[in-house]
Amino acid sequence: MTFKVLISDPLSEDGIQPLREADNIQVDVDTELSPDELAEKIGDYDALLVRSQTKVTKDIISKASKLKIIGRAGVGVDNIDLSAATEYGVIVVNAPDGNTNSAAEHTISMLMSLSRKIPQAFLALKNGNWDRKTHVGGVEINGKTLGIIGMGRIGSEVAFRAKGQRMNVIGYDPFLTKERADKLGVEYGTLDDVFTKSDFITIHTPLLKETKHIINKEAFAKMKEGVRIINCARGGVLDEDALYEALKSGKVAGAALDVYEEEPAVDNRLFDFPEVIGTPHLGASTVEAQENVAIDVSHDVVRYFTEGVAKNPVNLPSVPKEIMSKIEPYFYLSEKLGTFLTYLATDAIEEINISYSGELSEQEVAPITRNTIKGLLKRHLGDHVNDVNASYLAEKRGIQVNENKTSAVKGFTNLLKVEVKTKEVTRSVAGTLLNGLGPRIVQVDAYSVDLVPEGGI
Ligand SMILES: NC(=O)C1=CN([C@@H]2O[C@H](COP(=O)(O)OP(=O)(O)OC[C@H]3O[C@@H](n4cnc5c(N)ncnc54)[C@H](O)[C@@H]3O)[C@@H](O)[C@H]2O)C=CC1
Ligand SMILES: O=C(O)C(=O)COP(=O)(O)O
Repeated sequence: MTFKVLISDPLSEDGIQPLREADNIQVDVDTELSPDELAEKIGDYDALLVRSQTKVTKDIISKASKLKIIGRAGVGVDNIDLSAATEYGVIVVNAPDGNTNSAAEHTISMLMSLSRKIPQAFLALKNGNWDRKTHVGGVEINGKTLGIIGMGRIGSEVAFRAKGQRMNVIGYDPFLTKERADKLGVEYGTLDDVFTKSDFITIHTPLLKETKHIINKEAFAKMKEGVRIINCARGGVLDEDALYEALKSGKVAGAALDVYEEEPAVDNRLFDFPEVIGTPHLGASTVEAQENVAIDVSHDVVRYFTEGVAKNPVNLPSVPKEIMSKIEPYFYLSEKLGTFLTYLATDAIEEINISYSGELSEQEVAPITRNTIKGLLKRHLGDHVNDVNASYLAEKRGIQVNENKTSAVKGFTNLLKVEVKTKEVTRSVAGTLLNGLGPRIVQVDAYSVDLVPEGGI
């Protein structure tokens, strides 16, 4: 079988070599597709690879009948409708590590360009003005306080580099511990500390419901007079209308923007202020970052097609290899138990109770639960039920799923019991993996049996 991959944003040619070299993968590159053309074409493809430009909407996903995986060659996945991908059983993977350095370096470049008005001065020079008056009033960053909102991969690298410029750094992140802040040499602050104490503020969070407009009118009101703002994360984390007002009032002395609420940002009114500098979403656009992210995402697509697992899934928890090797043998059994139950309980399922006993109780069992649900739903919902959407589809149907673990088990080293409740009946089956003999169904309701689970639906 040949898997067809469509690349709809410019990706590094060197980076996509793992895809080109794979035997069973055909790669098509078309970076000029309109949304309508993409929607028309996508039905032919098993994988779609994008950067931030392609908007992978629900409409596109709903037309992608063969699509199994969406690869984001970069970090932010806000251009992909993740709920739609999950609903349609499409796994989304990203490349979280490959562009960290480039994004951090871009942020520091913006910080320094902003503080010394370098882009404005060069523009004047290019226009024939040897102007040493207008562009005075730059400030040193030495000894100034840089507030960082979002101390993940990029935020931490920015902190490290800013310390090298002799800045004081204060960081806020709900996952930042005092110990980690100490280790990074960063003051451990609240969001308000960042707003009130900083001379420069840079943001490095993803765009989420909670981070939308995290820098807003109220935040500007708390900041120091003459604060400078840098946004190399996502348009939308910063309220551009509020920034406009803060620049107009003089509260904000300057802003450096790489990302915008609307991209391409060709008509952005913030550029009317001479204190605003900008780049067209270039944070990750280096040779190194582009090669890294394309390699990472290509490897993940190949891995998913060949081994059925991905290293960097966004809409499915990733399970470490060592754990996977222990639980994978139960996937077949759990799916069969689920399907078997659909013949015993034929009306609408309201509740699924899955008990993990013996050695199994010590394992990470969520993937086994997903396979069980898959087995239960597949017979009626069809082959589009998979690991990605099984739990989602159960929840959508109002089916309650409970997991229960107990170390005690009689007669077996491990036992997986699945009980379903409908309005009419409560039925259960249990199975085990017998050493050397493979999977067995050993109990149906209260009766002991010994059945080899075989056959399809
Ligand atoms: N301009 C560009 O070209 C690029 C932009 N980015 C953007 O940068 C973002 C961050 O990237 P990474 O550092 O790699 O991600 P990351 O996941 O390592 O870090 C994000 C951090 O934000 C924190 N966070 C979440 N909600 C928060 C809140 N309400 N307040 C404070 N912190 C919060 C998280 O706890 C996490 O530590 C990406 O999501 C992407 O949108 C990333 C790469 C390039
Ligand atoms: O990785 C990210 O989140 C980025 O914003 C980079 O975007 P790009 O791949 O350059 O369109």
